[in-house]
Amino acid sequence: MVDRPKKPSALAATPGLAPQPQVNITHSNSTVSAVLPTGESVEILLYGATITSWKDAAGDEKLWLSEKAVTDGTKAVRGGIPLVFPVFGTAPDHEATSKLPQHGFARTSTWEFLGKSTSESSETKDGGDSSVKLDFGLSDAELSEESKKAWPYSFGLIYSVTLSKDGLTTTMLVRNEGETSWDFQLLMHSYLRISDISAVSVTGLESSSYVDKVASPISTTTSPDGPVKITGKTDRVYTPAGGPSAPVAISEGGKKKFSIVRDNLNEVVVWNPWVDAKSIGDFAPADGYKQMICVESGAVKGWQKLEAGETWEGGQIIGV
Ligand SMILES: O=P(O)(O)OC[C@H]1O[C@H](O)[C@H](O)[C@@H](O)[C@@H]1O
Repeated sequence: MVDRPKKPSALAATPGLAPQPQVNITHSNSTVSAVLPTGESVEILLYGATITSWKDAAGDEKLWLSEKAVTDGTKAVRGGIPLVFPVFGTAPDHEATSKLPQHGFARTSTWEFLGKSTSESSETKDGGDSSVKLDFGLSDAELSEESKKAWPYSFGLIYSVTLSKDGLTTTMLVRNEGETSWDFQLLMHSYLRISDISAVSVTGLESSSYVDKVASPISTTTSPDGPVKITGKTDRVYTPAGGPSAPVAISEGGKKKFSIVRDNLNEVVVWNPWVDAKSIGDFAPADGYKQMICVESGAVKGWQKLEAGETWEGGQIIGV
C-alpha cells in the first residue's frame, strides 16, 4: 500500500455513502423497480413503460391494477399508468393514425431503460437521496413491423418517472426525428386506487368544458360549479377552466388523496366503467370499479404538430 503521510484529514474522515435509492432490473429484464431510502417504491414494466405499482413509505399501493392484468407483454396492462400515444382512442377520420389500434402503440411496445439519476435534498436528515428519476426510451427502431407499417414516422420518446416522498412525476419528451412533420395525441392513463368510489369527489373540473363520451350522441357541455361525483359509467374529456397548473384533486370522505398538476397537458380524462367492467375481459374483480378512478392527464383534443427536428414536452405531478 502506498504510504501517504500527508493524507488530507478530511479524506480520512470521509463518511460512507449516504443512503441511495435501490434500483433493480428484475424478472428477466422486464421490470425496473426503485425504492427510496425513505421506503417509497415504484415498479415499471418495460412493456409499455407501464407503471404497475407505486407505494408510499408505509407500503400502501396508490395505483389500481386489475387482478387479471396481463403483464407478460402480450396485451396492454389493465391498470397502473399505461401510456397512450400517438392516438387517443381511435381516429378513423385522421388519415395518419387511422390504421392504429385503440390508444396507439406506446402501451404495447417494449421500451428501453435508459438509466437513473438521483437528487439529494437537505430535507432528508441523513443526507440520502430524496428522489430518483428513471428514464425510458422508445423510437421507431423498436416498433413492431406492424406498428411501423401503420405509423411510418421517425420519432423518439423519452419518458421519465420521478419518485419522491411527495409524489410521482411523469414527463414525456416527444421528438420528430424524421424529415416530414407529423402530429400526435398523448395521455398518461392513471388508474388511481381508492377505497370506495361512492365517497370520492374530484375538484378542479368546475365550470369546465367537457366531452361526454357516454352520452348518445357524444356531446360537449359545461360542468356545474361543484365537485364531480361518480355515480355511474363515466367517460369524459375535460378541459379544466383553470388550466394545467390548477390542481385536480381527488378526495375520499372529504380527505384529499391525490392532487394532479399538469404541464402542457390541457385535458383531463375521467373514466370509470362502473358495472360495465364485467364486460371488460381483463378487469377483475368485476366490482373493482369501486376501488378505482382513472384521472388521466393528456393532450387529446385536436393534435400536437411537430415539424422535422422539433421537440415537445409535457407531464404531470401526482402529489399525495
Ligand atoms: O380499454 P382501453 O383500450 O384500455 O381503454 C380504456 C378507456 O380509456 C380512456 O379512459 C377512454 O376515455 C375510454 O373510452 C376507454 O374505455
